[in-house]
Amino acid sequence: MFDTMMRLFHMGSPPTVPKGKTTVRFGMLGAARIGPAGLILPARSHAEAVVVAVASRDTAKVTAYAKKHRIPRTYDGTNCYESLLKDPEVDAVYIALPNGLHHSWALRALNHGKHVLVEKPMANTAEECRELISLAESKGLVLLEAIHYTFHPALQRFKEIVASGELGAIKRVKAEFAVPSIISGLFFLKDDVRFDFSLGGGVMMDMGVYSLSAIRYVTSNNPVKVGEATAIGHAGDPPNIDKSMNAHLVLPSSVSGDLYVDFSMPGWGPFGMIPRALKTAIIVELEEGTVELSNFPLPHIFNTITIRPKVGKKRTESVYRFKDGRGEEWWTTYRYQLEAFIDRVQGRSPQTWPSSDEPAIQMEWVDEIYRAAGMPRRPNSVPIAPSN
Ligand SMILES: NC(=O)C1=CN([C@@H]2O[C@H](COP(=O)(O)OP(=O)(O)OC[C@H]3O[C@@H](n4cnc5c(N)ncnc54)[C@H](OP(=O)(O)O)[C@@H]3O)[C@@H](O)[C@H]2O)C=CC1
Ligand SMILES: O=C1OC[C@@H](O)[C@H](O)[C@H]1O
Repeated sequence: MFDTMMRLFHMGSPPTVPKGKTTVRFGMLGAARIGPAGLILPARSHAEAVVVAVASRDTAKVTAYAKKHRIPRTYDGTNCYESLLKDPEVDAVYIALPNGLHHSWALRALNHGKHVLVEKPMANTAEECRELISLAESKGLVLLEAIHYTFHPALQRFKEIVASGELGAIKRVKAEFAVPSIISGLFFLKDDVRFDFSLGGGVMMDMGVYSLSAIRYVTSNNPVKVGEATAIGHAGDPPNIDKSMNAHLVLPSSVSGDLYVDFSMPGWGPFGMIPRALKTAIIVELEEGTVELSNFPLPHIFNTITIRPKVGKKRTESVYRFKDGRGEEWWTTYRYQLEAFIDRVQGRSPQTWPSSDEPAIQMEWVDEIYRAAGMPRRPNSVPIAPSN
């Protein structure tokens, strides 16, 4: 209990370490809600990372954001993102804008010679991802899609147990990420960018990319096809926005993949009045038992890997550091991700790193799921106006 309290304390208030000579200087496009967790706090405890600038269209907002998070330089107004990209004292940018703006601004940032950490999904379409990937490669720049949870040691350990052969071959993987309706309002705004089709909204583009990538990650395989998919529209009914998605995937060797994601999971029982619990588990059924990882999207808060053999005793593990000692118990998924990003920028080998075409393959399957559900794929990303 004490250990958990200390972990949570350090996560929210990480130590600020002195910065070295070769520090990577980050600029942030957008004073985003995810900014503190996604980069600002992780950078504090990294000796080679510092956030030096933030750009927001809104002057008052960026002033308050920079003050609160101790960011020395701000850019504001219509051309703020472009101005930040022109800053010669920015080496890397964190793009935490609505999905439909990721591609345009990542392209612009790479063309300005900046390394890019871009929020998930990398872009609205697979073609856009491919364009960014090849541009980054041609320029020798680091480009990373922030599928942060895969950098956490609990995921590696989970996959290691599944792949060990102890329980035989995989038969089915279920990955769920669903928020009960009674607490949806805590996570999502009324006019949230997630509910805007033109900005790449929809639950499959949001929480869906976690569950889909989890199925692909744990099986080390891509689907062969989408068996079926069902999308349910948002209660407020913005056109083409999936509030929830259920998809059945067929993987090689007849392995099933089942994905369920929901922005606002209804209750059950009389009039749906009994709330459901938050669903955030990956469950793998194998020939000789099951292995489950609880809380897979945010395993740093807590995680339990439960191994249930058909014969023999159930056992559990919780993992917060790599076996080789890398990391700290209190590092978040975002802190592990930053460690890998900086290693890559500095020319070192990160503990783990996705294959370069990963975001494009992922987006091809997002599109397939939308197609199977009878919904349009997301539109191409929003172009940047010339004045920007
Ligand atoms: N890795 C993770 O755990 C998480 C990742 N995300 C991802 O991060 C991204 C941002 O999400 P979140 O932080 O919730 O988003 P916010 O609602 O906080 O919006 C992010 C920023 O987008 C900017 N923006 C630019 N153009 C528009 C526009 N047309 N409409 C609205 N906002 C605009 C705003 O910047 P400005 O300051 O200039 O106004 C705003 O600060 C998404 O891609 C999401 O998928 C989100 C949550 C968790
Ligand atoms: O990345 C994310 O993680 C947490 C979710 O609640 C959120 O919608 C998503 O953008």
